[in-house]
Amino acid sequence: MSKYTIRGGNKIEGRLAIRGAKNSILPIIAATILNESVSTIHNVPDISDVYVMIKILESIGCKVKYEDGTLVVDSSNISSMEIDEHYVRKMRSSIIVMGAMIGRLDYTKISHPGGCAIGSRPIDLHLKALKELGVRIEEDDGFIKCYKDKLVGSTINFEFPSVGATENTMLAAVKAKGTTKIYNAAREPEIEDLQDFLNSMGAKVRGAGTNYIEIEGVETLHEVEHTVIPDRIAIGTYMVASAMTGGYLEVDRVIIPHMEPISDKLRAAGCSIEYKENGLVMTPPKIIQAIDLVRTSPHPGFPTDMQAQLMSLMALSNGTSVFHETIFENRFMHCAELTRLGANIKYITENICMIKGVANLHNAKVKSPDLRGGAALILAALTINGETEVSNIYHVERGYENIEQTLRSLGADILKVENLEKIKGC
Ligand SMILES: CC(=O)N[C@H]1[C@@H](OP(=O)(O)OP(=O)(O)OC[C@H]2O[C@@H](n3ccc(=O)[nH]c3=O)[C@H](O)[C@@H]2O)O[C@H](CO)[C@@H](O)[C@@H]1O
Ligand SMILES: C=C(OP(=O)(O)O)C(=O)O
Repeated sequence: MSKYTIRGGNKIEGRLAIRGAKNSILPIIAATILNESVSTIHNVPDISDVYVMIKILESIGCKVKYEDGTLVVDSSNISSMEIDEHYVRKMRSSIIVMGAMIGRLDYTKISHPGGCAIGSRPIDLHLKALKELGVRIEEDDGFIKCYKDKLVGSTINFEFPSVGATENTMLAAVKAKGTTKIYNAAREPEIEDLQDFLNSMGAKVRGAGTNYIEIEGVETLHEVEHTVIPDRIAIGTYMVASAMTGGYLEVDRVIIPHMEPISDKLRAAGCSIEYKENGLVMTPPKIIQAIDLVRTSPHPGFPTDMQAQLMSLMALSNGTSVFHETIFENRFMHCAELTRLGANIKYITENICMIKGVANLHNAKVKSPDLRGGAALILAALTINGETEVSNIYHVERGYENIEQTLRSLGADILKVENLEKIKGC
């Protein structure tokens, strides 16, 4: 297994520009399936999840070229109606191709994605919405078969604003007959980015970013060129690295409103954040202030994808913080590993824990339990004198482009020890 060895103690500081958001590019790549033409996408991050999506597109007959952050997809010919189970097992979020496949074809078959380390992650809301659009669904032996008996606009009311279910519904509705109305839609910035991509290729979608999205079906789409929005979670992760190590950080290419739920908590921890045009400057806290309560919730609440990293920061705060994870039922796996590094964490319930700041963490060998949990361990290691080893880094590589090079460019002493390993993902 590949791992990072980190000798902490250096300030993480300097200037940074982050490429596109993982959670934008994955549904956007899925959306290219709808287009019987060429899609050109810029600012595509070089992460393993992108390569899994490229493999999926190639396996169904699309021609794909990915170079220097630009992805060109020619989906004029689709030669397979089925998605190989192998890819869905590698990356759970590949279920996002389901809506696009049934939008484009009369039939599709995809494996059930199952759960992953952070939770059981059912897809009942995705399937219910597709059924409401007229898709007949048969579930058999771990596979989902979708038949386009018809594809008609409908009214969908989500019980919970699921990001993936909102995206799958948008993708299926783009070419449906009539208008689809989604109530209680997810409001994440990545959904707006998907809307912008879809509209640039001729779709008629409006409302993304609010909890009501309307999609008027169209018959054809056309060539498109799009630039993916910056990754607010990756930016937030590097901001925490600077906050924990006492470094100043300047970040270019930022969409300021997207950062606010994260910036709000970093300010509460004592950071000072100044927004500039399309950028920000962060001054670290003199003493890391404990934040009484960190409760994750759908956007514009505090994102679950930053919970582990903020917990790492709170491990060195001047008091006690309570974390309440409300989105995923098993997203505290990093707690045990942070404890190995000297953090003082107590579980109150399965999804509430209390962390009391300590003066210093200490080195140990730790394992990334999942993508953001792995990032949290790297952040903790950056503060520790002596060598800390973080293994199972394939999780981290799903979502962070060259994290070791980026951190090194900001002053970290971090080395990737390579080993031949398959991309596993969750
Ligand atoms: C590729 C991508 O964009 N991933 C993001 C997306 O995941 P994802 O799209 O999987 O997240 P959802 O918003 O769908 O899931 C949130 C919660 O709803 C539950 N649920 C979801 C769908 C469903 O049909 N039934 C159901 O019960 C899930 O189990 C989970 O507990 O949003 C999450 C929440 O912001 C982020 O953490 C992930 O980084
Ligand atoms: C949970 C995450 O991603 P995914 O939905 O791709 O597993 C994440 O980005 O933190």
